Amino acid sequence: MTQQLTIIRPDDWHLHLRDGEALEYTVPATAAYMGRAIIMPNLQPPIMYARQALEYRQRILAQRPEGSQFEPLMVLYLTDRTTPDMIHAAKLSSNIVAAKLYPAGATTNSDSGVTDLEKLDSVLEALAENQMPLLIHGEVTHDDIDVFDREKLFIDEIMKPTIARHPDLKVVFEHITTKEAAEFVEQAGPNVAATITVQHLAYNRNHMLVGGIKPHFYCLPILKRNIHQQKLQEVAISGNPKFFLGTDSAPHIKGAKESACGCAGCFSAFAAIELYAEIFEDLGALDKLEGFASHFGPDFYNLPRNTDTITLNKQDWTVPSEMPFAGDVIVPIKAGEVIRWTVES
Ligand SMILES: NC(=O)N[C@@H](CC(=O)O)C(=O)O
Ligand SMILES: [Zn+2]
Ligand SMILES: [Zn+2]
Repeated sequence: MTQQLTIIRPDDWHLHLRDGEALEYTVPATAAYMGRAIIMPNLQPPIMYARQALEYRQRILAQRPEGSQFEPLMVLYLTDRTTPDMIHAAKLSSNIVAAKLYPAGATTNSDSGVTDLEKLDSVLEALAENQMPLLIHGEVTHDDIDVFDREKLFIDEIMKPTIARHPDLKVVFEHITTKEAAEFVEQAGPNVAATITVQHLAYNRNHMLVGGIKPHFYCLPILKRNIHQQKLQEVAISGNPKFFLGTDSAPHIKGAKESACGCAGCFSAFAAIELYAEIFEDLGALDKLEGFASHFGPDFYNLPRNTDTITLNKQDWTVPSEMPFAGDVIVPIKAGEVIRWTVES
């Protein structure tokens, strides 16, 4: 049995750091060993302009631990009012690397999101021209569509026509949760990739709903049935470079999750690579972790791979049942449970 694993330093290609006081907690958690992270722009108000992204980046850098080389990669939030010029302006900074599509109403802080993607064709052209990937929260939002079907229907309704209209555009189908999304990405051209979270690999909807409703498993897109979980596991360990690590670590304070109307999002950044290592180990595919965590993301984004390494040791530790967070507390993923891997510091 493998007791130690050394891999090229990983990056997180989908991360929510939040803002203000939260940065004091979220930035060190990810900067502990991630080289870079794609920073999601769904703040209140959203990060729409290059200037806002660069100011937000400074607030993040201010919380970087002493000596840390962690690089936040910034993303613009697309709205109905985004213009091609706003994309060209972002391209002038090498620190802004992508744009994010939140269909209006799909998820946390998506109220300012896009209502009709076809109206943004000139913006998508500007992204393609600048080789900036479009990152997509892929769920339809009509009231009459079942929450478990929203990702699957997005593929035919929005994803395929968008890619057909913009064949040169790079697209990341973020946090995929279904067999249909995984198969779609497998079959699509080389410009289409996907991120996969810890929770969608480790859990299915039974974990959330059997034996009582467990709000800390609630995230969007929502956990699906086990056949979907199995397909995600299959592609994550396949060595196919279209699938790479994106935690979607999305902290909400305990009271906002344990509520009559609980927020969507799981906090996993504090043990991201350890959790992926457990899953890959259980699937007999530890040798595939490095590609997924450290190679395929930078390759897709046309960025250099990290060159230094991190080492994971087989060593149990127990996740606290709560963690302090911005004057409040947060209940992390695997609260109170044992994790089998520890990152050497
Ligand atoms: N994934 C989630 O459940 N929540 C994310 C938003 C998102 O990534 O959709 C958040 O910002 O809280
Ligand atoms: Zn999302
Ligand atoms: Zn997210």
